[in-house]
Amino acid sequence: MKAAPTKITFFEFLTPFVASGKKTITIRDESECHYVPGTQVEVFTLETDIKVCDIEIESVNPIQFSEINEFHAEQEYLELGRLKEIISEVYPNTEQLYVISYKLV
Ligand SMILES: CC(=O)Nc1ccn([C@H]2C[C@H](O)[C@@H](CO)O2)c(=O)n1
Repeated sequence: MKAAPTKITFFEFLTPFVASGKKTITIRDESECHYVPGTQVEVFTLETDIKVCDIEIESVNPIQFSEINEFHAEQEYLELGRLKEIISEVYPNTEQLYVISYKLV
């Protein structure tokens, strides 16, 4: 069996919101849906690979791109339009996504 992942990266501009507890979910594609609830994960900046903080995974739930709403945007600490724009850029033409919720350790 494959070990649970212990590292996650975020765009650098988003990491202050993760480290301050303002951003409590991230929406990723199939390639990053293998985080396991209850496990501790190290957060790094995507661009510079600098460690930011530790989080504990709370849940991983499937979501369709078309289902992303204001509540998700609030938890992402982003405007809904901006969130959908970023997701469309990172995961073009991908409908099946996953909401990963976490808390600061
Ligand atoms: C490698 C990679 O894809 N990194 C990502 C992907 C997404 N995010 C952020 C952008 C939005 O806030 C949410 C939704 O995808 O997650 C990211 O920081 N790094």
